[in-house]
Amino acid sequence: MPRSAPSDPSEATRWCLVVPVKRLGHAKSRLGGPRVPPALREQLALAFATDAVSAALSAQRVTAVLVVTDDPTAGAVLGALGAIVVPDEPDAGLNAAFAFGARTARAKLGTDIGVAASAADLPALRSGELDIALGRIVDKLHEIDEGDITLTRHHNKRFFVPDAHDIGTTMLFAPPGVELAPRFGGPSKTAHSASGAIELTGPDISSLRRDVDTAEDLAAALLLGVGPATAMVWSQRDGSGAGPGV
Ligand SMILES: Nc1nc2c(ncn2[C@@H]2O[C@H](COP(=O)(O)OP(=O)(O)OP(=O)(O)O)[C@@H](O)[C@H]2O)c(=O)[nH]1
Ligand SMILES: C=C(OP(=O)(O)O)C(=O)O
Repeated sequence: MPRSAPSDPSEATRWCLVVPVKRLGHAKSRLGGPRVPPALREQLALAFATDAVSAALSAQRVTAVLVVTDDPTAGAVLGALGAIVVPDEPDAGLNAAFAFGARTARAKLGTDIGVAASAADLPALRSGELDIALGRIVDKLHEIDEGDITLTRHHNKRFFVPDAHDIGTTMLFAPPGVELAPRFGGPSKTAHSASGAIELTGPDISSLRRDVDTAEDLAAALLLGVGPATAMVWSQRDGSGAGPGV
């Protein structure tokens, strides 16, 4: 194979996507408001996770999706899709849930698996774009190993995708043998960059960046195109007392 040829999914790294899901009753509080009453907010939180997990399970490069949740409904729904579901044993916030999920994925699936930490609130996630990002990482790792890219002392072999606002992070990738060391929360783009992770971005992976925290984010995701679960909850929202528009 030529040194810089795009990687082939059949010979590349196996990946497990780790997706923490908060108890639905406490999730997506910033989405709440006149247009999104509590019952709808919970339905949307579950629908976002359903669409994100479904898209991830359809990606060619994804071997498994591991959901970390203490929510029985989310666990049942996402487990029925084919995700491995484990309880949030640390119960100590998002980064603890990610780190625990990464350890559990490698204990269950083998230490040679790459771990991709992903937010659950990605209703527009497209499997093809996730494959593009995972393929790009494998290509970059080849280039690093072959000396085509030289990492600065600051960098390590972790990769991250900043959110659509360019402030937070939606995904963090730790290839086989690399510790996840998640630094999600608040302005985590800067935190992940400062921790030596390499940024991945570009118009061909925009669905990975479109997380939904607020009504404005939801409007943007609807424009980009959400998955079937979110589309159904949103189209039937009048039954839950919400008005038109976001
Ligand atoms: N298992 C687990 N998941 C979490 C935890 N905190 C956040 N998450 C999940 O991590 C992702 C990103 O979290 P946020 O965007 O902060 O989501 P959120 O807390 O539901 O939203 P807000 O209430 O608006 O802050 C979402 O998929 C959440 O479900 C946690 O303590 N445990
Ligand atoms: C947790 C994060 O995001 P948010 O809470 O804004 O979804 C983050 O971007 O690190």
